[in-house]
Amino acid sequence: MATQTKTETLLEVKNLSVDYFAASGTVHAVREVSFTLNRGEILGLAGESGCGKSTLAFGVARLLRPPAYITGGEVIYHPPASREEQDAIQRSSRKTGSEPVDIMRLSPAELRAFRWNDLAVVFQSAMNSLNPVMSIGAQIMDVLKTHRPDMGSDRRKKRAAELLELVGIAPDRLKSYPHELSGGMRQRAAIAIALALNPEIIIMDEPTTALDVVVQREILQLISSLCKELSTALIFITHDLSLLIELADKIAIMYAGTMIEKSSSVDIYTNPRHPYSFGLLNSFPNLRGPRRKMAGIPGTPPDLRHIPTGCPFQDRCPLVYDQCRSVVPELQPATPEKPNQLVACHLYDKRYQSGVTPTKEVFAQRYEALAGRE
Ligand SMILES: Nc1ncnc2c1ncn2[C@@H]1O[C@H](COP(=O)(O)OP(=O)(O)OP(=O)(O)O)[C@@H](O)[C@H]1O
Repeated sequence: MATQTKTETLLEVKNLSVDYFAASGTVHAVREVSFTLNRGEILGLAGESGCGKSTLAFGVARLLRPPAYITGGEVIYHPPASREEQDAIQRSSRKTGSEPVDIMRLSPAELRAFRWNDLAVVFQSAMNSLNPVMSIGAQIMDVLKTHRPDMGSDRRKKRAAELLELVGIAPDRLKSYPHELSGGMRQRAAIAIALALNPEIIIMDEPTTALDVVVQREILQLISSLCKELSTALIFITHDLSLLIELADKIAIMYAGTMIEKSSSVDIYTNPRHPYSFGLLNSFPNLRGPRRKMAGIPGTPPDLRHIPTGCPFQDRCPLVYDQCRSVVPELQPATPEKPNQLVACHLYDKRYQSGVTPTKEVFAQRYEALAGRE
C-alpha cells in the first residue's frame, strides 16, 4: 500500500454531474460528485459495473460524447508552479498557463493541448488504442512530433527508446507492430505513449482486466513505480477493490452515480464504513491476509433513470432502516477520529438513531443473514 503523503492540490472536482440523454429516458450516470486529487497521488475509483466510474473519469477529462452531457460542476486544474519556466520554453505547445483553470471552460484548442500535455488516458484494451498499422516507435514519435514540434528527429527517436525502456520494453522493439507484441507488452506500449509528454495526470480505465493475473500484477507494479518515479497523479478505474488496496493512495467507492465512501486505501481496507464498501471488499479474494468466506452483494444497482428517494443502496443494504428510504445521505466523516474517511450512510449520522453500531462483524452477519433469506 502506498504511504507517501501527497498534499499539493492538482485537481478539484466540484459537484460534477453527467447525464446520458437516451431515447428510453435520462440516465443520471454521475450525480454531484466532488473530490480532490493531489500531485503525484493515485486515486482509485471502484464500484460495480454501471455505477458511473468511467463516465466520471472521462467527464473530468471532457472526453465524453453525446448522448453524454455534463449538466453541472467544475473541474479546477492547478498547473505546476514551475509552469512559468516551462511556458517560456514550450509556449507554443502548452495552452494552459500557471494559473488554475476550469477544464469545463477550456476552448476546443486549449482542451486538445491539455489532454496531451497535462493529462493522458490509457484505455482498457491496448489493442484498440494502438494503431495496428504503425510500429510502436512510430506511434510514440508521432505524438512527440505533433506536440513537441521543436524536437528534432534524433531526439524524438532517443526519447521513444527511453520511454520503451521506462516501461520495460527493449528499445529494439521500436520497430515492432502491435500484433507482434504480447498483451502485456501492448499495454506497456500504451503506457509509454501516455507518458510521452510527461503529463501531470493519467487516467487508466481497467487497463489490466484483459490480461492474465501474473501479467496484471507486473503491470500494476510498473504503474505504481512509474507514478512514484515521475510524480504523476493517476486516476485508476476498476471494479476490483482488492486490486486498488494494493495500488492506490486514496479510494473512492461509487454507487449509482455517487461517491458513497472516500478515504485512504488503508482505512477502507481495515475499516470499510459503508455496507456497500464492505460488500464489495468481500466480493473479491484477498491477495494478502487471512483467508475468509466470500460473499457477493445480493441484488442489482438501481436503474439510473429512476433512482429511488433516499439512499441509492437501500434495496440491497442488509442494515436498511426508515431514514434510508426518505433522506439522501451526504458524504461526511464516519467518526470524529477519522475526519478524512468520508461516508454517505445514515448509520454514522447522530441525528438518525439506527440502533446499530456498524462494524465489520455486524456487516458480515447481516450479509450472511440476507443471503440465507434468499
Ligand atoms: N451511451 C449511453 N447511453 C445511455 N446510457 C449510458 C451510455 N453509456 C453509459 N450509460 C450508462 O451510464 C451508467 C454509467 O456507465 P459507466 O460506463 O460510467 O459505468 P462504469 O462504472 O464505468 O461501468 P463499467 O465498469 O461497466 O465500465 C450506466 O448505467 C450505463 O448504462
